[in-house]
Amino acid sequence: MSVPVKLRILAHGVGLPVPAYQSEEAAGVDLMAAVEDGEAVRLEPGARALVPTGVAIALPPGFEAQVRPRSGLAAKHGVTVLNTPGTIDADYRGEIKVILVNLGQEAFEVMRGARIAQLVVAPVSRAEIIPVDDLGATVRGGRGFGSTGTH
Ligand SMILES: O=c1ccn([C@H]2C[C@H](O)[C@@H](COP(=O)(O)OP(=O)(O)OP(=O)(O)O)O2)c(=O)[nH]1
Ligand SMILES: [Mg+2]
Repeated sequence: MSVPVKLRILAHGVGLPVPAYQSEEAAGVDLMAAVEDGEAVRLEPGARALVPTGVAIALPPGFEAQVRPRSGLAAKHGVTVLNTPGTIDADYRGEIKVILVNLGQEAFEVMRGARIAQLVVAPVSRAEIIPVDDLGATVRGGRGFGSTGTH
């Protein structure tokens, strides 16, 4: 097994457990809703909300964390992450927030401590930006957006 990337997590004193992998080979660490007791966020159908998680992280340079939906919430309630995958930059030190959207047909309550999304650490390739006058020819050229058909 490769050496794990060090993911430093700062809990903002909200009294929730530190996010953890839920199985031995889970790819994502579940993020919890750090809303106050009795102040659940109510998501009406079609509505979105920026939900606090109570945690901030520090990743080594060369990595990002992606905020991804949980399949259970999507399948059972139509609730997903609007900007999936959300990008947490290695130099971001603010609180991680999750932009949830309710695409279901019923209102959904986001309760304190509910596991609402998952964080996946991924390597980042940074490009050297090279302005040019000519990109060079390819067989595809500018064809796209279904140009090869569907079957
Ligand atoms: O789902 C998300 C996405 C982003 N962020 C935080 C971490 C990230 O490093 C920062 C900026 O995110 P992004 O670059 O996607 O947003 P932006 O609209 O481009 O904001 P900025 O101008 O601050 O980069 O916001 C979250 O907490 N949750
Ligand atoms: Mg940005």
